[in-house]
Amino acid sequence: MTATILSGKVFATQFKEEAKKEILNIKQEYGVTPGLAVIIVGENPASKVYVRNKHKACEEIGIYSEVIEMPETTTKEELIRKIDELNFRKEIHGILVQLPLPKAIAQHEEEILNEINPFKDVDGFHPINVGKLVTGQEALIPCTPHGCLKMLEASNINIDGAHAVVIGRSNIVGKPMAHLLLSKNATVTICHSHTKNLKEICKSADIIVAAIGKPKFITADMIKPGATVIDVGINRIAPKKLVGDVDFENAVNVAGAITPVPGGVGLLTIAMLMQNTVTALKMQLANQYALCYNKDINS
Ligand SMILES: Nc1nc(=O)c2c([nH]1)NC[C@@H]1CN(c3ccc(C(=O)N[C@@H](CCC(=O)O)C(=O)O)cc3)C=[N+]21
Repeated sequence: MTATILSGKVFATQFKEEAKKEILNIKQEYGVTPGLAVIIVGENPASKVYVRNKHKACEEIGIYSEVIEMPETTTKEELIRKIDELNFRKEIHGILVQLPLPKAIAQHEEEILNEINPFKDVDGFHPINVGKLVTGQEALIPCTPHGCLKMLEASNINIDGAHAVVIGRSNIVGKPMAHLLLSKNATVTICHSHTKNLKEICKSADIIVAAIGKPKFITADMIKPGATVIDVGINRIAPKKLVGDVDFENAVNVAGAITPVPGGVGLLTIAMLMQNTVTALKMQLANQYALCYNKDINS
């Protein structure tokens, strides 16, 4: 028996289609086009590819997209000034600073990201959005875990009462993923590099989310037959060879459903960025506070 392959491409198309429809409605009702600004600092080649793909997705579904390229030598102050400028611009509803930042300013990442107006924080990394997610308030939710949750739901995979094991505790994937699953009534275990008995814990999981960053770390013997396996890993093991955190070739014979790499969760990340941009616009239309920056500048 081999697992159902959860195709990132199919779900990403569906999620982008949903966003596109909403954009048309909002345009008709309010005469507003959602706008996304992506800031890329420096020359990281992988980042450039991702940013280009984000721009293409925006064009495809009707989001105004601005890519702001800043040199490797950009200072923290210059980057913060650029963010402030975008915070004030009323045709920009979403702001994303592509990570990783160049080494020279990487230690200021927190301070830089905290400068983004939480209502425009389409990555969902701002502590205000993290706090809202944890307390169950309407929030902008990090794209990758948000996409994973939506895919599980769209695939009718049972989350309520399921044992979900999240491996990895990053602020970008592991922690928000655990909270999302908890909010859907899963029993959640978070594992990480200090976890003992990882194999046994994984083996008891109905849902595994692998966000470790080590190629083929999750092997078939760690998976309960029939379990759902979501692979968030993107490991480049050769110039053109991408593998996930899961040993897909063997895991596919044990799991009930599994995501491939490439062609899996990465594509959902971009689709959810599109949805988050629409959500950000809607929150700004509904919320006075979000727009007070613009009012200040216009009055
Ligand atoms: N502020 C910020 N927000 C991000 O969301 C963010 C970021 N920084 N920095 C880098 C990571 C990575 N990321 C991906 C997006 C799309 C794919 C994707 O489309 N992957 C395809 C193609 C992969 C390929 O061929 O290179 C796939 O998995 O099939 C992967 C990874 C967003 N990130």
